[in-house]
Amino acid sequence: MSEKLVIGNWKMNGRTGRNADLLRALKALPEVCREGVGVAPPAAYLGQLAAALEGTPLALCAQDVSRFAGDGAYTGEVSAAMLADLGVRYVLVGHSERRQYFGEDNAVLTDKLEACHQAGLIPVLCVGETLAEREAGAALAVIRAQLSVLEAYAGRSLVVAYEPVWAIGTGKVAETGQIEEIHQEIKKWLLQCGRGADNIRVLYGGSVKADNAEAIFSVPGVDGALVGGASLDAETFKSICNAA
Ligand SMILES: O=C[C@H](O)COP(=O)(O)O
Repeated sequence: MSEKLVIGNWKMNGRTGRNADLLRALKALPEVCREGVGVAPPAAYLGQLAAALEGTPLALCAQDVSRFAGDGAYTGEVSAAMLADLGVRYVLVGHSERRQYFGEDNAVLTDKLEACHQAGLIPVLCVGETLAEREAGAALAVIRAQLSVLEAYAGRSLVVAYEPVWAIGTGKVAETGQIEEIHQEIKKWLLQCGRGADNIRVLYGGSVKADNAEAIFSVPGVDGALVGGASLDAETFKSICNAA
């Protein structure tokens, strides 16, 4: 598998001044400002980061994309073509917080994946079970159902991120055995649906921190990380990127 990929998801955090300070720090860190690392700001700040990251190897990423392609009367939406116009490379699709708060289901995500494909963007399909689903023994079934959206995805460029919902923002990182089981199952599923040779990286997300990153990256089948809170601090994010 190619080098590990680390993406910092800023979620709904940032202000122009604070962003400039954080970006200045990140660009000065060779462990961060390199191929294989990206940052995803809120859509409001994509223009600021596009300008700041221009000419650097640090990838500009987006946290979401409209399901609607092209231009038109879709108030509030940001299209894949607009993201591509800004130089975005990776786009989070189906993050659990969007599934939870905005009701994103496989029908919506099918459109988002196609929009990414048409615009030449690399989707990062986020999958993961809730605590209730895990405790009910349904984790694998839930993840397979979430992965099934890929059956209609015409693109070959793809990243998958496994984020157990119960580990997001809780400080309760999944055990290495749990991570390995799911990552291996995801790779098995990709192989079974003819995508095994596509060099698809499977990232782990869910309370990745400086003190657990090395152990997580050493788990077989983990090809990187999708980092939330810890990506908002330059030194912490540097430690995570350095462990990759
Ligand atoms: O996109 C990032 C994931 O939701 C993980 O967030 P977290 O690192 O704050 O737990």
